[in-house]
Amino acid sequence: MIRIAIPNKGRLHDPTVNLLKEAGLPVLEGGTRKLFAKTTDPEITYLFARAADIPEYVQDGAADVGITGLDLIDETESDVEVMLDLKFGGANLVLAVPEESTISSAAELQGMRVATEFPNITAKYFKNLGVDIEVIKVSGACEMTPHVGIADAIVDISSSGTTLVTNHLKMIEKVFTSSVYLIANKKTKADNEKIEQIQTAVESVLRAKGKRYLMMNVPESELETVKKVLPGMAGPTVMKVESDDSILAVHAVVDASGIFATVGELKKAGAKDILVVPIERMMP
Ligand SMILES: Nc1ncnc2c1ncn2[C@@H]1O[C@H](COP(=O)(O)OP(=O)(O)OP(=O)(O)O)[C@@H](O)[C@H]1O
Ligand SMILES: O=P(O)(O)OC[C@H]1O[C@H](OP(=O)(O)OP(=O)(O)O)[C@H](O)[C@@H]1O
Ligand SMILES: [Mg+2]
Repeated sequence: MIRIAIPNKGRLHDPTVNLLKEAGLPVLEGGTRKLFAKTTDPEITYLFARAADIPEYVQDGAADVGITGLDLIDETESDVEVMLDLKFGGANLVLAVPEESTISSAAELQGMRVATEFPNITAKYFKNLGVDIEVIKVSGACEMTPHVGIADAIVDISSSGTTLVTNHLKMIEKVFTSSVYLIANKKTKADNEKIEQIQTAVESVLRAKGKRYLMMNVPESELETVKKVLPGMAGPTVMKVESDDSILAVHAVVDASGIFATVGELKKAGAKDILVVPIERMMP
C-alpha cells in the first residue's frame, strides 16, 4: 500500500486534487474534513495533511509520497527524495524593507533583525553571505513587523507582489524560488514500482499541458508544404481519406505555445478543416 500525503486545505489543495484527477488517480470520497481518501487504485490511499507538515511525514514514513512546496521542504530540512517539479504554486521568498528605507541589499542588514515564517531558510541565506542578523520567527502577518518596530526587514512569500505593495514594503533580494514538488520517502522510493507509476502518470499530464493535437485535411499536392510547417516532430501521421483520393488526413502533436502561428501557417500551406485538440496525457 502506498500512502500519498496531499495538502488538506489552503491554496495548494485544489490544484493538487485536479492534477491527480488528470493523472488518473482521482481523490474519491474526499471532503476537506476527512483524514484519508481512496482512489481508483486499491493500493494507493491519500492522507490529508497541512502543506507544512508533509515533508516530515514523508521523511518519517507516515506517508510514502507527498505533494507540497519546495520552500516547506527546504525549511524543514527534510531528507526526502525530491522527484518532480509540478509547475504550480510558484512563489518567491523575498527579502523586503519598508518603502522609505535606504537599505538596498542584504549586506546592509548586518546586525539588524529580520522577521520571517522561514527561519531556517533565512538564517542559511544570511550565513552564506557572511552577514550576521537576528532572525525573528513569526507565524503570520510578517509584513506588519517592520512597521511596529519588531524587525528591520522581512523574508516572506511573494507571488503577485500585492501584499508587499499594500503594506508599503519593497523587495530588495530574491531569497528562494519555490513551486510545488512530488516527493517520496527515500527508503520506499528505492525500486518501488508503484511510486514510479505515480511519477510517470503525473509527468505525462505535465508534458501534455504544453502540447496540442492537430488534425487537418490536406490536398495531396500540398503535403510537402504542410510538413514543412510541422518541424521537429517524429513526423506527422498521414492517412488516406476514403471518400476522396486527392485528400489526406494529417495528424500531429505540436507545442501549445506556438499554436496561433502554426495554425496560420498551416492554412497558408493549404491545410483545411483544422482541429486543435487538448491532450490529456502524453507518455514518451
Ligand atoms: N501567494 C502565496 N502565498 C503563500 N503561499 C504561497 C503563495 N503562492 C504559493 N504559495 C505556496 O503555498 C505553500 C503554502 O501553502 P499553505 O497551505 O501552507 O498556505 P495557505 O494557502 O496560505 O494556507 P493558510 O491559510 O493555512 O496559510 C508554500 O509552499 C508556498 O510557497
Ligand atoms: O504576493 P501576493 O500574491 O500578495 O502573496 C503573498 C502573500 O500571500 C500569503 O499570505 P496568505 O494570503 O496566505 O495569508 P496568511 O499570511 O494568513 O497565510 C503570504 O504570506 C503573503 O502575505
Ligand atoms: Mg498563508
